[in-house]
Amino acid sequence: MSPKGLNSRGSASKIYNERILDGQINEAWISYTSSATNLTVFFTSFSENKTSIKCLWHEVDLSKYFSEKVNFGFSAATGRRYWEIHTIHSWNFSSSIRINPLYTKPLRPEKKNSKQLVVGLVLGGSGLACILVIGMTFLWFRFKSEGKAVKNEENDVFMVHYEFENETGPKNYSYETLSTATKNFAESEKVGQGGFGGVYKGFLSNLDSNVAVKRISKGSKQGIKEYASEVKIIGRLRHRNLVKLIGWCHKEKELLLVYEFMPNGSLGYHLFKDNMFLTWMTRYNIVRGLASSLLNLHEEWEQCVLHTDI
Ligand SMILES: Nc1ncnc2c1ncn2[C@@H]1O[C@H](COP(=O)(O)OP(=O)(O)OP(=O)(O)O)[C@@H](O)[C@H]1O
Repeated sequence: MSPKGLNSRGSASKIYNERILDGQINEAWISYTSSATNLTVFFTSFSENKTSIKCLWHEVDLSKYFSEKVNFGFSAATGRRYWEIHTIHSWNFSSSIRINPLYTKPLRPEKKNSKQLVVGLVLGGSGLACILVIGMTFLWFRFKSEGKAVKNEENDVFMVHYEFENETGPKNYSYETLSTATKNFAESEKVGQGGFGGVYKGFLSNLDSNVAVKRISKGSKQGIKEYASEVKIIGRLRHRNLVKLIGWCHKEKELLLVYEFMPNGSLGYHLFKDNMFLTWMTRYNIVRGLASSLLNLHEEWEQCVLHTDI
């Protein structure tokens, strides 16, 4: 509790002029009447070997200065001119205070505060709970719809699986077969990198020939769709200038496409390689070949296929 003093300076100030330097014991009574807001101090002093009682009083509303509960103590000062020792021999305190409604005033804001605190906590708590519920619901729906999307893509792939089971087109290879063929997708066997993943050279003993295995990146959602359509549509295409799709594999999240191997690499390699000289006749034949295969894709096949990435 921080100490407080009451300074009644101004019209209420009174100076006590009696000497207390004779080594005699003085007595004092301090009383305060809250109803009359009267602070009175009685003090015994000595003059001509006679005890006299002096009285000081002051009208003051202490409730304005002190809170409901206060601690009492003593402090004294002698001023600069005297070296004195003052001793308190005994003291007593009594109070007849009854809690006046006025005194409870300061408590009201506290009650209000605690009420506000409770209301705030309830509102804040329920707000937080609402946000949590909405957030969880949102996450749950998102999770469900993402799960559905992935399932739909998986279904596409399984549809492909089903459609090709009885056809004479691309074969379904096991992952182990393709992994063995490419030496477990060794870097040394990698012949190129496309938009959807790496391409590896492999050897398939049942065909007794080299193949190119395109490994679709695991993280590529677009790759799964591409894979499904590539197997579905391109698997049926036949043209001398189109690389033949000879197999495929789908295991969990691994997607693999098996093509006939082009030992001379890509057309881009031959067109843009340094110091590569292509005669006009070669270039003319390349353009003719391209046009022929595009015509086949766009108009001659039972289903129109647009390449869009030449
Ligand atoms: N059948 C193949 N035989 C030999 N090399 C191939 C074969 N297919 C692809 N490659 C090599 O792998 C590289 C990447 O081929 P891929 O088809 O994946 O990518 P791309 O040509 O950029 O096509 P996309 O943009 O559709 O991914 C080619 O540039 C080529 O060097």
